[in-house]
Amino acid sequence: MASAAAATMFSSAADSCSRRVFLITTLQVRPTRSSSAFLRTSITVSSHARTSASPCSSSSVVNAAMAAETSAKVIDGKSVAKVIREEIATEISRMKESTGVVPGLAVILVGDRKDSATYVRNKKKACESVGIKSYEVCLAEDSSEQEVLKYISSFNDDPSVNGILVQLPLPSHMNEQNILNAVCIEKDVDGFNPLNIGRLAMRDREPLFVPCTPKGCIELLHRYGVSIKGKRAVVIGRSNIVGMPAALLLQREDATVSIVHSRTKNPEEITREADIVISAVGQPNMVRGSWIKPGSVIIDVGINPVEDAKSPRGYRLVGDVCYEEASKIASAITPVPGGVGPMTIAMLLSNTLAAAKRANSFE
Ligand SMILES: Nc1nc(=O)c2c([nH]1)NC[C@@H]1CN(c3ccc(C(=O)N[C@@H](CCC(=O)O)C(=O)O)cc3)C=[N+]21
Repeated sequence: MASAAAATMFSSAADSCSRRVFLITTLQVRPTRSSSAFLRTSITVSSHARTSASPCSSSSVVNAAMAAETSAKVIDGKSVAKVIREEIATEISRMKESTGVVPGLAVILVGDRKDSATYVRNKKKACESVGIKSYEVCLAEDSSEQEVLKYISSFNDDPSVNGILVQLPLPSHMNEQNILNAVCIEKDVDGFNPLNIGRLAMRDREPLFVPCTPKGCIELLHRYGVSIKGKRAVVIGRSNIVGMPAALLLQREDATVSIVHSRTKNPEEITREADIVISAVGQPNMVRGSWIKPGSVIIDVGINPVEDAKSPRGYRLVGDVCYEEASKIASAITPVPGGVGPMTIAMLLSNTLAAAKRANSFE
């Protein structure tokens, strides 16, 4: 989504705030196979009036009408991701004992973006923590596309590598499509190969891999017992890596799905109809309390740095959703950080394990 366009498109809606007085909502849930710690028979929100200023206001106008106390259940992605890593570690030891093989993940990083270097470092640490062997290639910003393709080709041929991840974004002189197409689909643990996405979109077809971030969002809903079938879901954002596959996944789970994007005329109105919202636009605090239906479940994919002189880094991370407002209205919400981010990495490990099991015919 073009950020400037999106910001303009959404700004008028984002400035308005509405009054919340008292609400109690119960969400239908169903039991899931694992993590009873995260299982809830109902997610209930109850709040009462209190006057406070919204920290999400972009203007200096204080939203004195904004009321109620924080009460939504926090969907703790960091804890769920830890549980999943433990499950994966157990599976990997079982696989190692029986086959003598451990999964391998190759990461290709091009250029010297600080955020990309951090993500790659975190992925490497996560691999080590579960027993996945990680291989890393770091190339200079001015490397050629051919060079990247050469590494992909050698990882494609290397049986000790089960998953290949090319860190995005790539430098602008490279053709992202050419590069992502080169990863063989059996090792496409990011799920970005068009063949995987195509299968995701079709009924009765199974992709080999589902993109990690959307998969992490759905996994959070499952593990918190949020039922998806028959629900109205709104995905905000239509990127290839999050918004679009998230919408496809929700549809596969029998939700009725709308996609809101930078050209949508009435994003606030459409979002307010949703029982489940997945927001992936990269605009800090764009989704305000007034966009949210009481009792809905909010999955906030945005990880946006905003200036903060009080933070040691000089910035802090906020989501696409104004947490302070939304948490007074929704029944459950993911925080940023500690929500979807850690789940993305857990799903990458899960995809890599699945790739290794498939390659070694281990069940
Ligand atoms: N080929 C490819 N695959 C990706 O999956 C991919 C990528 N390229 N490029 C960049 C984005 C971004 N991404 C994140 C993963 C975890 C956190 C994460 O764990 N964040 C922490 C915050 C960490 C902090 O405090 O800085 C959290 O939300 O709690 C964030 C961002 C994967 N990406």
